[in-house]
Amino acid sequence: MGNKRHGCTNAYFAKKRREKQGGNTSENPKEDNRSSYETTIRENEKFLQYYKMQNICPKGEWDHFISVLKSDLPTSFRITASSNIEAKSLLKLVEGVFFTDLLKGELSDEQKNSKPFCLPWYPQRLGWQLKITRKDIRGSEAYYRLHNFLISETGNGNISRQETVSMIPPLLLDINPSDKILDMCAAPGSKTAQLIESLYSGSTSSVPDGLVIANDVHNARCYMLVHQAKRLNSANVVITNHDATVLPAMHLNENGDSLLKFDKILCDAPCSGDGTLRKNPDIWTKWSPGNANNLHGIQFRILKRGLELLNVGGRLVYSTCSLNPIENEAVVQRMMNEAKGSVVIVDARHKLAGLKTMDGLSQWIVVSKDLDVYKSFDEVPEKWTTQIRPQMFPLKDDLFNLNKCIRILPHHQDTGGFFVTVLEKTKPLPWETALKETQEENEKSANGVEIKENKRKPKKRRYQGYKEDPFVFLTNEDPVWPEIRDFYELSDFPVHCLLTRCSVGKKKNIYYTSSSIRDIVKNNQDRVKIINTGVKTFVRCDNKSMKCNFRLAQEGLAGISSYIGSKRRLQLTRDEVIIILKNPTIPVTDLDQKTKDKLENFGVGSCILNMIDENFPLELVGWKGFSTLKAYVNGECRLHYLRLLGVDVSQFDVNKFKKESNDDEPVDKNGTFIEEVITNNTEIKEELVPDINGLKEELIEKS
Ligand SMILES: C[S@@+](CC[C@H](N)C(=O)[O-])C[C@H]1O[C@@H](n2cnc3c(N)ncnc32)[C@H](O)[C@@H]1O
Repeated sequence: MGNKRHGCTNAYFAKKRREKQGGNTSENPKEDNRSSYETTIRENEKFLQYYKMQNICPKGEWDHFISVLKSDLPTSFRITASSNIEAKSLLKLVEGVFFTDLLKGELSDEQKNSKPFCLPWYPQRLGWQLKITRKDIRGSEAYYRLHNFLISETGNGNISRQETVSMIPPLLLDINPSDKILDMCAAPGSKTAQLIESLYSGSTSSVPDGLVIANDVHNARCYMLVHQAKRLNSANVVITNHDATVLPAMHLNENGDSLLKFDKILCDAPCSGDGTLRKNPDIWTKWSPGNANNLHGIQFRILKRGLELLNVGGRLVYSTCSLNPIENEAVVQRMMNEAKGSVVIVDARHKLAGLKTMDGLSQWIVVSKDLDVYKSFDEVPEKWTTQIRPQMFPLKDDLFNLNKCIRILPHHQDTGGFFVTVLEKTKPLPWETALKETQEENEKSANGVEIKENKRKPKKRRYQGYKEDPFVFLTNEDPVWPEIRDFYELSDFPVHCLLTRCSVGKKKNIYYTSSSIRDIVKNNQDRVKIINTGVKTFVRCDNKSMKCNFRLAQEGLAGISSYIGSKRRLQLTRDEVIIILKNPTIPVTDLDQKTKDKLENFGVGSCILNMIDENFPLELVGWKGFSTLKAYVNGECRLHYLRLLGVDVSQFDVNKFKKESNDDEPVDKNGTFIEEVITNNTEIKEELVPDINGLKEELIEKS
């Protein structure tokens, strides 16, 4: 995974969401009237009756459970784990600067009790929870530096603000860098991001062998996945848009005689979401026991398809943010019953040391939406038999060790409610074996004529949403390849892993994927709707002074850097990198003599700036002008690296509470520059900057 992308659209999504909800769209905190949640009535008599009957909470804890459910959710976040060195440096900064700072400020008694704490079960101390809500952080001056920091580092993928319990499922998948992973219901993608990070965190290669396919049935929500994946700059991800209950097995080659099976699958199913009542209080008014009954069927079908796509020996995690056994244990029990011993429930609690959990239920009640309780399917009146299914009832004995399922109750750790189960496939599912036998018989009876399931003509599918541009992979014969290859001295580079999104006309961006992702995209474009893949690696810049029409993109640098020769590399000292990051452009004359010497015969154009530091290897895309050098990265990225290099960047922190009164204060040249790039941080601007600068430089030097 490359250096993370810099450009935040979180605010955009939040604004759109508020617009849709008819709420305030203002970015000014003083005008912010997000009070609708405060006025939501957090009561529902049926909810209380139902869960009392379900016995999901120990009797003496009921009142505590309900009072916590009615309160707002605290903030939690995790530091991106894909690059160990960066994660460690950021952690040092979080613990050493922001939290210490925070506790030094003028705090109310309540705020003093809100000391951040590290989630004991999250690896490498990278998961954190604060005893304050997001609203508190947004609305209090004492937290403005932390708030700015979280927003800036979230935008460029170094931090993810994620609900504590939602961090659990990916951890239980035990991911290795070579794993083929499927995220069946992935949007908006916080767990997908964790899956991608896990692929990289154990890998010694900048492009691991494994892959992540992130899928969601809702076309619009798939673009949230695109946003998530882009923050992480991974060449190992594909985003697909398909109904997970009938997700086709992907072809690994052109003949379609080799199908992709996954080593790890996350099935984070659509659910009634009553575990998220603290975050989404409007669920209080909408809640009905009928919702769970209506979801049970689709949850089961998604889980079943997941197990079909799983390798024998592979692991699947089924999770929901619902407290309801009909969506949880009943789904798992039904699946275990059909799997007939080919799947086992794994006890994974030891992976969550320090987290208080409850055992899965082995007995529960089944009710209609009017809260009438039925002990067996025979008692269910006909009018409810489409909603209540026989498989929803608990078996008399717990034949499948449902107690190994994991429940998390909100009041135990001040979190949301959650359900998670780890399943392992120990042999083919009974119907997979039967299918294989029928297939073999068909083959025999056809007397040598091969009839293969996967060779049948696929049904024509109607796709929703935009028609995506094609994914066109480059070949050695592509007209743009020789100039790129020669300019960057790319040796042994897998050119067939580069792709564009246009089949005719000038190529603008060139993306890079791992070779397994390339095979999947090439062989399945007609069968599954592929929304996005690849990390931006080369960008057309048409600068006449450069001998190649494509510059490097910071996003894709980590993936291809090892292939690039020495001609376009510059070794810089730590101090030089700091100066370059602090300034928009610097004259070559300001650099060390060694660098000046090297730059004498260094052609104009895109290059790699390598910082010489064993403990913190840093690579940036740079631009060598006629007599200047600059880092070709945006403002957030500059701030990030300056922070990691120990530079105090507090001068760039905008205190929105004081902003109006400070408007007249002069800001130094660097401050203005960085702030400008952050606030106007658009791709278009980034694309334009070098050309304008190149042009300016050319003019200045010519005159
Ligand atoms: C609980 S959310 C997933 C949250 C996500 N895993 C995360 O951590 O950000 C459930 C998702 O399932 C999707 N979904 C619903 N039905 C689906 C189906 N039949 N196939 C695939 N996805 C589905 C919804 O669009 C929704 O995005």
